[in-house]
Amino acid sequence: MSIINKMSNNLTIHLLVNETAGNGRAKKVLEQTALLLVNENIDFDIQKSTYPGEAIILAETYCNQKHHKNEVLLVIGGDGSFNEVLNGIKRSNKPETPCAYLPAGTGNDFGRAAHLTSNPQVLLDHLKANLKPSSIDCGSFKLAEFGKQTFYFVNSFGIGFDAYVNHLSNISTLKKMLNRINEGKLIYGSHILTCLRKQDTFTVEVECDGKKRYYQNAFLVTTTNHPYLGGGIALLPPARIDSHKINTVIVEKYTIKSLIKLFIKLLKDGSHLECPEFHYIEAEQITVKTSKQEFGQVDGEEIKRGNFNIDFVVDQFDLLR
Ligand SMILES: Nc1ncnc2c1ncn2[C@@H]1O[C@H](COP(=O)(O)OP(=O)(O)OP(=O)(O)O)[C@@H](O)[C@H]1O
Repeated sequence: MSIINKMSNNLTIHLLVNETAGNGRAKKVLEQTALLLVNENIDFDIQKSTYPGEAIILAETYCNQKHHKNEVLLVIGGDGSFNEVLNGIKRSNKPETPCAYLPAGTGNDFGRAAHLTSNPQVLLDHLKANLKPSSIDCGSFKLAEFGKQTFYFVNSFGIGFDAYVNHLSNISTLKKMLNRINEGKLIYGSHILTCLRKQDTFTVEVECDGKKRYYQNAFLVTTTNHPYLGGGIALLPPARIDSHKINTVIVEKYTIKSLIKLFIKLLKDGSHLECPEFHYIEAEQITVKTSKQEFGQVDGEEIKRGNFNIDFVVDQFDLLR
């Protein structure tokens, strides 16, 4: 769907929106943004994704068209939508095309890590003042079963516990109901408790810089671009979004008691980093192989359960903020 508002100004904003993100929050942010753009006489148009995955195609098509230097692709949605747009940009003939992002999802971990504003007026003022993009890290990966195709993530690729929590949250109708009254975190908490009990352990091989490491009791294996997971949980506080490195975090389960202690520390003060079950490897390139069928998630979107064999490489994209 495309709505065009043609006015005279140097800046042109192409809004790419998932109105379903954030349980309707993105729709409100779109309305606020469109009103601001009308009031400020800025040219804009709106494209709305109408089904999961469409933002990939919309972003790719946008990038393959000719644009002048004052045209801005501005994404309104959650991190899943932003992930789709990044994948569309990277697949296009102009993978260096910059974009801007107004986080309007439920978790918004990328916005938190990149210190993005969620205020349309603040972002618009920045864009009017400066269209110089920042180079921001993202993760890229290849899955053995998908051949040569490269995919990208802005937050993380998780295997095991976090992907299981994500799976339960996605299928939970109660979450959808509670989200509407902003109590989705309650049900998220109950899924965490369920998965702490039910997630099994598995063996993982992590290879980087020519060295292989094995973890026999892996419970969570998350390759991340920054500290946050699950809407603000600081899994890896030292990770930086501009380090030009990615991190693979491995949490092992020795006993349920020691695991719960680790999670309390994680939620309390970040001292979980000192627990013997907590490991992380920072590098430009990391290969992860798992031994059993496990749940997987990429930027909060579930992927097919499997034995994973993944090559991760850090990459960058241009963000206007
Ligand atoms: N019109 C649509 N109807 C249903 N789903 C859509 C539509 N457009 C996009 N989607 C899908 O919705 C998924 C979830 O959206 P998104 O992640 O942006 O919001 P969120 O889950 O509320 O936020 P966050 O990931 O920050 O928690 C996206 O991955 C996308 O595939």
